Amino acid sequence: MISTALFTGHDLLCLRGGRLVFQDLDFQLAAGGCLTLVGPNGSGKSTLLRLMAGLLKPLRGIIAWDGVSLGQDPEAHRARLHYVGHLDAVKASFTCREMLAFWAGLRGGGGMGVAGVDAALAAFAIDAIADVPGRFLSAGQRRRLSLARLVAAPAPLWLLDEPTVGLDRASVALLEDAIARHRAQGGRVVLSTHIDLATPGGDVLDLAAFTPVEEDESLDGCDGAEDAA
Ligand SMILES: Nc1ncnc2c1ncn2[C@@H]1O[C@H](COP(=O)(O)OP(=O)(O)OP(=O)(O)O)[C@@H](O)[C@H]1O
Repeated sequence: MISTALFTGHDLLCLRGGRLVFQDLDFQLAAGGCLTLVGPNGSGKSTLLRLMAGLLKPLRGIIAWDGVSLGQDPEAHRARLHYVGHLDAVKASFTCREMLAFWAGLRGGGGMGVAGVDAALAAFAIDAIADVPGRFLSAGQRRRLSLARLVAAPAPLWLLDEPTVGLDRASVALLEDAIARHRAQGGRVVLSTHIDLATPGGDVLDLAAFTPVEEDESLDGCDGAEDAA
């Protein structure tokens, strides 16, 4: 059954390094939804994704799943999401297949075993290099392998920070397909991008609209919790 839970953020204000990054920011994401974060360098796209992952805390405002704030049940939130950041975390000595099995295993019952690994290899067209160790992969192949874990171990919420970096056009299309299939099954996606990515029926959040015009001096020295991971 598709969950009717809403993933929401309300009145978010975030400081990093003592500087106000964004304020008065709201978002809402229902089952099958996709939110694309856009905005200039430094406008806070990665920061917002880290807030959504529970890796940072806002100085003000609440992020909640089905009305329950992330801070109230961080374990449950970690279990329901995939966060794909800028780093690939591909081990040099593991083959693509081994790496995917390892990631799927980390999710315990969430992984789909061999069938899930095979589906992931096919979804990102890495079947032909399934037995090649990480150390021999090109940048784009490493990125495709990192994204394939989304398929190997399903999770309701995908948080993707510039997932297309390093991908050729054909691989971008594979990512678009994977996102569409995930959404069709009731999954939710939030991603940041500097290129056009086809996410039919999705929403766009322009972070530039939440950038403070002037820094509020009164906030100096009261930073929000920094990276928890
Ligand atoms: N670890 C950190 N400590 C202090 N400030 C940080 C840290 N990481 C990012 N910032 C600052 O937070 C602001 C938002 O950065 P963020 O990486 O979220 O922007 P972005 O929109 O993702 O940028 P880009 O398009 O360049 O990836 C920037 O002013 C940046 O300097």
